[in-house]
Amino acid sequence: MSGKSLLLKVILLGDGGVGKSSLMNRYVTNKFDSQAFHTIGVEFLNRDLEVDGRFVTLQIWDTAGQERFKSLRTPFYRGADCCLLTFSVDDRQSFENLSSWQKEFVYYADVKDPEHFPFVVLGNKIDKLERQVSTEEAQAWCMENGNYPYLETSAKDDTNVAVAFEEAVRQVLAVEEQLEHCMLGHTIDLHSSSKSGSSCC
Ligand SMILES: Nc1nc2c(ncn2[C@@H]2O[C@H](COP(=O)(O)OP(=O)(O)OP(=O)(O)O)[C@@H](O)[C@H]2O)c(=O)[nH]1
Ligand SMILES: [Mg+2]
Repeated sequence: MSGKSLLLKVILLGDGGVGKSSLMNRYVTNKFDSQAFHTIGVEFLNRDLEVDGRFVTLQIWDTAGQERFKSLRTPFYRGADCCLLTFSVDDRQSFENLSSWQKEFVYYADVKDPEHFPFVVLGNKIDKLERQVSTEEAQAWCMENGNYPYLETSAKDDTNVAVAFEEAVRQVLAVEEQLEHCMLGHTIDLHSSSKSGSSCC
């Protein structure tokens, strides 16, 4: 366990109106606004947390989902440690657009190894009674597109919101640990004549 705080940048992407700002505000300020305005460009808020003994400052970047704001949001994708792909369970189109959000992120963040990048998928507004996307369907999409964790949230009722951001941190830490493990493997490999230890990267 390290006492040093780690700064992690996570970015919320998804169609306009799915609840990205509401999720960030619920998590950081514990408030919910039923008349929230659309975001223009990007905004960010920080929250400190501890996950599995690691102290983390989470820098949450909330982006404008409306198409007309694309050029304002994309410059902020670079350097993100995790991407939260968000849709609303009562809006089928927002679910069908997840692939384009994923592609937009990979392109503008210039992700070198998309297969190993930590994405987390959030199905928000589960407090709503009329759903257009089932849990099973969303889970299937996550399995097929990179085995991403899937969480169902409600910013309104504060369901799974903290769990979702903690999962984002866990995903980043897991990738980091894997990299450290690989580097250690290579160090050992360099100092020994055996080729074992270079298998994970
Ligand atoms: N019932 C319900 N409404 C929600 C929930 N989350 C957000 N909303 C409402 O949905 C609307 C849109 O929420 P926002 O958080 O502004 O959506 P956004 O994804 O940030 O939208 P853009 O900024 O345009 O990209 C607002 O009226 C919110 O009050 C939720 O979990 N349940
Ligand atoms: Mg917003």
